[in-house]
Amino acid sequence: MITLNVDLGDRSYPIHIGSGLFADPSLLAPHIRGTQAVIVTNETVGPLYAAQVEAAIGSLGKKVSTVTLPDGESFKHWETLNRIFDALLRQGADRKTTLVALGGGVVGDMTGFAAACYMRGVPFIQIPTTLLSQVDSSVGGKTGINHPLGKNMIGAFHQPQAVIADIDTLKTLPPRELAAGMAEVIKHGAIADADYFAWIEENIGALNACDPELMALAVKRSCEIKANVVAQDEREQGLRATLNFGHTFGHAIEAGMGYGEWLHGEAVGCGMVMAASLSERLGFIDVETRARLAALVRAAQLPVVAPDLGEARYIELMKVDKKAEAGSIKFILLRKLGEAFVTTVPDADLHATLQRAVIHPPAEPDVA
Ligand SMILES: NC(=O)c1ccc[n+]([C@@H]2O[C@H](COP(=O)([O-])OP(=O)(O)OC[C@H]3O[C@@H](n4cnc5c(N)ncnc54)[C@H](O)[C@@H]3O)[C@@H](O)[C@H]2O)c1
Ligand SMILES: O=C(O)C(=O)C[C@@H](O)[C@H](O)[C@H](O)COP(=O)(O)O
Ligand SMILES: [Zn+2]
Repeated sequence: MITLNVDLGDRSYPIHIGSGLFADPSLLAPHIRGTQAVIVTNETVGPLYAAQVEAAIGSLGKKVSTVTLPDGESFKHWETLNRIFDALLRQGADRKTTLVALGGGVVGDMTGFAAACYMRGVPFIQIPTTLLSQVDSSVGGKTGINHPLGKNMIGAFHQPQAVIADIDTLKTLPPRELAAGMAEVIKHGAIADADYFAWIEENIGALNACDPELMALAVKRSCEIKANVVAQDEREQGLRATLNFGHTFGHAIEAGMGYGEWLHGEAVGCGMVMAASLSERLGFIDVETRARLAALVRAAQLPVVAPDLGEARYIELMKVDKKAEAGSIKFILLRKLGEAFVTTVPDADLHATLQRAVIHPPAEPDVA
């Protein structure tokens, strides 16, 4: 097992990464406050893993119950969140009750938000079971739900007590979901570590095949990168926005297509190709760098041609992005592989990028 630390003063917490961890009582014990814990999971993950987590918490002498949510991005909204509150109140959960998020990013974001709100804040633990949630969403304390008009628009910063990332859970993950997680892995290399990016390029075949040793390395390096950014800028006053590379376009795709039609990682993969194209158009990166990124996204079995929502709709959706200020859309661009920055862009360049990506995509999409 490897343990990293997210350094946030008295709210610092460990990220445990390894095999055979998700139901290890010794990892849960230090972080379960009070006399009871409530596991929040969904109808896919619950039957696979909840009984073992319940048994582990029970062995600590704590009362434990499980709330099972419907599965999918389309359920990341108020009504589902309310089901968590209903269950907590019915169970007599108090201020020391610890919530345990058992699942992917959707369960993690909603459980974290429920923990931020219930009685104005209770502790929670992240047990991420998708690649995406292990490399990204379980770390950093962004929690929330979607609104029909915009992605993750209602939420709170609320850090977990601990993250327990068990690589074994990836064995049951469908290939499409594994690919979606690779988008955020590629993102971490692209924005922060050119050597990591090159390592992903070299090992993409084995990563696609979910080789356990390589997966553990990818989870570790991605969590190091994310933890380092979060420690410097927890509430996204500057640097943290670089973690949004590909998300200005990506969130527009998710909301515009209807949540769940494109997976978050798929939308981010395509969004990174669009952001790289914009970076090239503005002269920050060369054609080879843009092509390397697009080729890697494609090699990770992710889409590189954007859906045609229409230019006006893309712009309308992107204006709802949380980075936008006074209606002005901000993008994360690449200065080179391993270095990203936040900026506004001229309308004409955005127009040309959307035309290229959506309206008239090249026959060999952006990989040549
Ligand atoms: N908070 C953050 O910093 C952050 C970062 C990135 C993404 N996100 C959010 O995370 C969400 C995407 O997360 P995701 O990709 O994990 O999607 P997800 O939570 O929908 O999980 C993907 C699918 O895999 C299933 N699943 C989960 N674990 C499994 C396992 N071990 N075996 C079999 N099936 C399993 C789920 O039931 C679901 O059907 C989006 O809502 C996105 O906005 C948040
Ligand atoms: O942690 C962050 O900061 C990120 O931007 C990570 C993203 O991968 C993630 O999708 C996040 O939820 C997006 O944040 P948002 O503030 O744009 O909703
Ligand atoms: Zn993301």
